[in-house]
Amino acid sequence: MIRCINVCKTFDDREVLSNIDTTFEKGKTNLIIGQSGSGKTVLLKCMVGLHEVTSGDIMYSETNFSALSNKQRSEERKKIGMIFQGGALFDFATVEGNVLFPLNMFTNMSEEEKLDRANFCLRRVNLINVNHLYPSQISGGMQKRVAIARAIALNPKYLFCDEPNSGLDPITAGIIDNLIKELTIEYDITTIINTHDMNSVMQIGDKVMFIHEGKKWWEGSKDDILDSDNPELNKFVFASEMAQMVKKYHNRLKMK
Ligand SMILES: Nc1ncnc2c1ncn2[C@@H]1O[C@H](COP(=O)(O)OP(=O)(O)OP(=O)(O)O)[C@@H](O)[C@H]1O
Repeated sequence: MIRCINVCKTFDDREVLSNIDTTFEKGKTNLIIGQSGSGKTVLLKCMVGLHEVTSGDIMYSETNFSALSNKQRSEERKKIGMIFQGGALFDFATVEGNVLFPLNMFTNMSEEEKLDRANFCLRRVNLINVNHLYPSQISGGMQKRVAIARAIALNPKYLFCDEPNSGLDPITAGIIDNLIKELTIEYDITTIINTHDMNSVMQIGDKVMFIHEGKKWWEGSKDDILDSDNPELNKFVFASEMAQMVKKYHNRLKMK
């Protein structure tokens, strides 16, 4: 479980996060949604210590991350798997090399143990026979799988994903979403996903927090969204014609 307690972040007197107070549950896929520039990435970066919060606290279970020394934070970060926007694979390394990277950096495992672990993670994300290919030689969907395999290599307790299915077609995006959800349940981890993708929200949004202009505007489950009367949330969620049709259909069913 991760708690954000009244988290504020200011850059040069401009407040981009204002009193974000929320809890992300273990074993659940927690989604953060909001318009571009609303503060989702800054919040994720605050949670992993890439930005210092201006005020407030980030609690990892009972540990106050904001109060830790740099050395203690490095230890805590080993429990976090990250899938960065765009995947952020190392182009110079093979698929296997990418997954080996955190194992080489943060463990004392033998070469054989590291290879076993990397292969286990690659198999878990259904990547077979691609170990020696480079990221440029595999599809976007496969690259995301490599990023996921790398993120789970150290057996994380927390998984952070910044737009994990951006740039993917809806079917591949759905497969990636389901994979993240399966891993969340299988390893009982706390997963936090930044996304604009309403399909992801409807598919895996155990808990959804909507940020607008740096403030928590709404939170609930994917099932609550269709019944929400929050105007800003509705403007965001039902921006597309397709989503408006779903809402109308849902309302019609409710009236019957
Ligand atoms: N290092 C920084 N210095 C100053 N301002 C920043 C910095 N990083 C982000 N911001 C500002 O903080 C605000 C929130 O940015 P953020 O990247 O969190 O948005 P976002 O919701 O993740 O957007 P997107 O969905 O497009 O990724 C933006 O106005 C951005 O310009």
